[in-house]
Amino acid sequence: MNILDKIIARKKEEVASAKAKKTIAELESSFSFERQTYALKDFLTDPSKTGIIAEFKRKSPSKGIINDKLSVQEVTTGYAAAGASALSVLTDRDFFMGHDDDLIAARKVNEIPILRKDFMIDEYQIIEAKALGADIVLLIAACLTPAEIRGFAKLAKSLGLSTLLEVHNKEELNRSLNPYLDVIGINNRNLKDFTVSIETSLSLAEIIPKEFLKISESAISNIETIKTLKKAGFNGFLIGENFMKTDNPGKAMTEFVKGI
Ligand SMILES: O=P(O)(O)OC[C@@H](O)[C@@H](O)c1c[nH]c2ccccc12
Repeated sequence: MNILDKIIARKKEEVASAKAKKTIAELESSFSFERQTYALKDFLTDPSKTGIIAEFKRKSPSKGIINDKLSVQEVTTGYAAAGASALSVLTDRDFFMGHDDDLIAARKVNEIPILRKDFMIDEYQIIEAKALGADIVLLIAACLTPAEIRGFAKLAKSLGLSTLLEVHNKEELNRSLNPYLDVIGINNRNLKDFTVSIETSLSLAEIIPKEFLKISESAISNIETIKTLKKAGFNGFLIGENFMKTDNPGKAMTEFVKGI
């Protein structure tokens, strides 16, 4: 079993127990269902922002503990002050040391879109994302069928949520596009074996249809890479570790974006 299979197997158990604890009707009665969500594409194309989706990530299966000392409030407000177009908050507990409460806490103190970074395998989690205060859900093509991607993206849209579709190769891209999507993320990290290459983004950029915005995800640690990706037409950049590994991620991002 590769790591992605392990995560998905565990996720199925978690979703079953979450459903047993809270009904969909209860989720829908939460305060967050009232709020006006922020659209990812609007913030990615806002010239006063950096295009960076900055991630709060304590730990990952590939790197182990990255930083478990800082609060989600201080990190995410630091990112927003540094010009983040959006925030990414991990809610997976077992593999990333994240928590639903991290998203709730980030929502209270930020006014930019927030991505619920998790492994979505059930419609329940999309509704839960809305209840937690998220604006964006991640759909990972490597662990979903085209029909699931379409159905989940349609549901997300009906809730006012943006969808970030994550692909890692041409085959995933070609089978997963549908009219409910507007932003495509190319993950430079292979979730099955953790190998990373920026080439993954560069080679797939050309075959993404023009109507979609493009984001490059993972393993971005220098400004030259951002410049190269921008030239290739990328509108956004998902960055976690490069900032999280420091004592002050917001400050690290402020320094980083000076070079853009
Ligand atoms: O920390 P990095 O290398 O900058 O990567 C951030 C982000 O792209 C990565 O955390 C990520 C991309 N896709 C995912 C899917 C699930 C969990 C995590 C991820």
